[in-house]
Amino acid sequence: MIEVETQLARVLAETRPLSSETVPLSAAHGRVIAETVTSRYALPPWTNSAMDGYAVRSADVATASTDVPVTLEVVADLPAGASADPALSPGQAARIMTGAPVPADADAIVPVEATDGGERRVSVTAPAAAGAHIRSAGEDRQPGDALVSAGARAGAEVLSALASAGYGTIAVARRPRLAVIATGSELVAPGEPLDRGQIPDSNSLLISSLAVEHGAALVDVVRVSDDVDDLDAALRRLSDRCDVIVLTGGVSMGAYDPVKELLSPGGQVRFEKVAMQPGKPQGFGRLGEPWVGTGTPGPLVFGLPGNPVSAWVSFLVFVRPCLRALQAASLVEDPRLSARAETGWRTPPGRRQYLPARIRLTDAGVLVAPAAARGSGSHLVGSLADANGYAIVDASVERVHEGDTVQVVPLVSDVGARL
Ligand SMILES: Nc1nc2c(c(=O)[nH]1)N[C@H]1C(S)=C(S)[C@@H](COP(=O)(O)OP(=O)(O)OC[C@H]3O[C@@H](n4cnc5c(N)ncnc54)[C@H](O)[C@@H]3O)O[C@H]1N2
Ligand code: MOO
Repeated sequence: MIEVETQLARVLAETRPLSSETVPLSAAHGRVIAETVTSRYALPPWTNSAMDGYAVRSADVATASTDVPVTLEVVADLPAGASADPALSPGQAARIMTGAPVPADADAIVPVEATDGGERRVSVTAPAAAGAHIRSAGEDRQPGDALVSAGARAGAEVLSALASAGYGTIAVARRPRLAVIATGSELVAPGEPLDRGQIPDSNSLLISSLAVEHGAALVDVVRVSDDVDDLDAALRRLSDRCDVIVLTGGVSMGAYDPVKELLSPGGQVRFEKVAMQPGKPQGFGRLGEPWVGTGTPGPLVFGLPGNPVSAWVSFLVFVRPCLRALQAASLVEDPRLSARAETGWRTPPGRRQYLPARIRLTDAGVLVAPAAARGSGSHLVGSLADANGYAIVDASVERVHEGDTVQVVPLVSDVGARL
């Protein structure tokens, strides 16, 4: 058996970043930014008012109070968007709205609440220090200042910063083109009645949905029987259109495991036993001839175990980092949190456990419990509905006890990720 880190290192060593493409910001949500971006504008672009009120010379209102107000002549009206820069002599003010550029002759804003709101003449009832309620041009970013680093995820906040800094389009990594092939003669389409021995194909939806959540463009999702020729035909049809093909099932020791039977012999895809539970049998490699033309780099291929929880864990531990690395994301592996076990559970001997878990953020800290009442089991697909992450327990641990500290990884879709 090999360690998880060894298998992941093999995957990442074979993963080369894809090219980039320029898209409108409105199409960039969740994509990985492919260039380091500096601000084109000063932020804010103009010195502007933070309040609805009056732009004044602070010296004019230094003595203003409710008992002895100061009256100023209002010589201009500046709504947001106004481009005027009216001259203000001593004793004069301009009515101004939040966001409007501050006249060069003014050095303070008096909020409307500290006035009588007059339109031709205004009575000011409080002083305003120089600089009061003024937002200076460039106080957030100067033109040329760093804004977003290559590899960052274009979340909502990043998009708003880019728009404000003068960008209408942005270079992002091309989406990895990905196909899912679920193998197994027992599989039927979701919702179809089951004959004895059949099961609904849940892995197709599981893997394709996760892939989309992590930035992939789906090329196809297909189901093939345990006939090697069916799988071969699917691979021939898909290989030159994909960057990644994810297969599920047929990677273990079974007599009808077509994935291993077809892909093992040429050595392009290596099948390993990885010291993890679930997810022990793993296939990974790069397809070449006869599935792609001579000299063409073929797609990366993952042969994930068919058990649904095994496929889920395998995607998160191996395929997800690969998709991120293809997009040259700065975050490839998820950060782990420490959590306190709300209850104890069994762990497998000699293999690191990846347990579907319910993670709760509480006032008392991060808590974790198994998603399945029975704890670990690679077939417990119903329990995935209750999982919002997984716990990682070292191979040397024989049992987790209530109150123990364990590592957890909450589920985060990359489309919404902030890390
Ligand atoms: N003699 C041994 N048997 C097994 C070993 C072993 O080391 N020696 N390893 C076990 C482990 S661990 C795993 S994990 C599984 C992996 O099996 P395969 O990848 O070959 O998968 P299948 O046999 O095709 O299916 C396993 C299981 O999962 C169900 N399945 C498959 N595809 C889907 C799908 N698309 N949707 C829902 N469920 C699916 C399938 O019906 C089986 O129940 O091997 C163990 N055996
Ligand atoms: O390694 Mo398997 O995924 O335990 O059932």
